[in-house]
Amino acid sequence: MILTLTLNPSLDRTIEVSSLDRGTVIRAAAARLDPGGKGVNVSRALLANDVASCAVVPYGGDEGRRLIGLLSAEGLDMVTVPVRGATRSNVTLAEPDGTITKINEPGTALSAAELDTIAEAVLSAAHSADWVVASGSLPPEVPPDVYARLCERFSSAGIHVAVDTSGPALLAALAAGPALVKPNREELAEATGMPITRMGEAVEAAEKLRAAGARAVLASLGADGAILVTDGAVRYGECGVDEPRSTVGAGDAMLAGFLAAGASGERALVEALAWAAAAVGLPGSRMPHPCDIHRDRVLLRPFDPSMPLGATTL
Ligand SMILES: Nc1ncnc2c1ncn2[C@@H]1O[C@H](COP(=O)(O)OP(=O)(O)O)[C@@H](O)[C@H]1O
Ligand SMILES: O=P(O)(O)OC[C@H]1O[C@](O)(COP(=O)(O)O)[C@@H](O)[C@@H]1O
Repeated sequence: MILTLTLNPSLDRTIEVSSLDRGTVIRAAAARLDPGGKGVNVSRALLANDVASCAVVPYGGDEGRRLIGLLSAEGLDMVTVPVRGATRSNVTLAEPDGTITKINEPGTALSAAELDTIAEAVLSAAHSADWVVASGSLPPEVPPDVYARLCERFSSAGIHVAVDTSGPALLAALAAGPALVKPNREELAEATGMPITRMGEAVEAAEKLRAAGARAVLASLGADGAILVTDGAVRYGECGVDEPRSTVGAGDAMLAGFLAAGASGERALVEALAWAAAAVGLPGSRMPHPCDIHRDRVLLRPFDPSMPLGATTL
């Protein structure tokens, strides 16, 4: 079983606009609402593919109740923790050429007592977990070492921990020795202070994260695919998408596919790339079902350090 923790979940509103003209009234062509947050999406993708998962989800206010309603309607196995502050809403503005602009709210602070209750919920749900996934940004005032402390606790109990976050929370988590981290290109650059313009730099940055404590690094590189850097091996692959619809949630689908396939080696990388590409072909942050996933489209290639990486995509 894969347990996910999302300290800062969201309602994800995707609004399709014909163009983005600042300072004008923009009439949207369409809009959709999805449940969101990184760990929540990992659990949704696992559920869609019949892989056992449970999501720990703090929620508050009308938005929080709506979130839980949407997740219940999907049939997600959850441990919900009521908190005082309202759950945030994140907005994606999607243009016809595939450009997306994301506005992520900070979320509302969690008190020390609320954090303790959430930690207890994670600890009691983790008894049957093989993996704990700590994913997404931290709400305001949450100590940056919160994922690091979880990581220490679970690693000593023999439960693998995967971390997908950014900024100080990622740096603190590295020092606690997570089994896996899943940075995107921006997070790799931010965590290492390196510009990432070529594949060789992405691998070098991933090795720095390993030197800082992560055992394996699955670094997602937008349309350029992903690298898996582990002890003694660098693997690279990509997967084309016929008609990209939305990259929101692609990284979460990638992490879910990787864990579902056993979290190591080529097979897990193929699965990760196939699930991520499938998510890119779906609107909003819809998670792929088996019928959306095409493993035969994944190409694993020898890694070429001089390969230039395309423009950063969100
Ligand atoms: N435009 C795209 N075309 C094909 N695959 C994509 C595209 N954008 C993202 N992906 C796939 O989704 C994965 C995750 O996307 P990325 O933007 O790197 O991460 P995140 O969603 O976490 O920011 C990529 O590694 C890649 O496999
Ligand atoms: O916690 P953060 O970093 O603000 O990200 C939250 C957002 O990321 C998502 O989980 C999507 O993540 P990815 O595009 O990285 O897979 C959205 O559902 C959510 O709105």
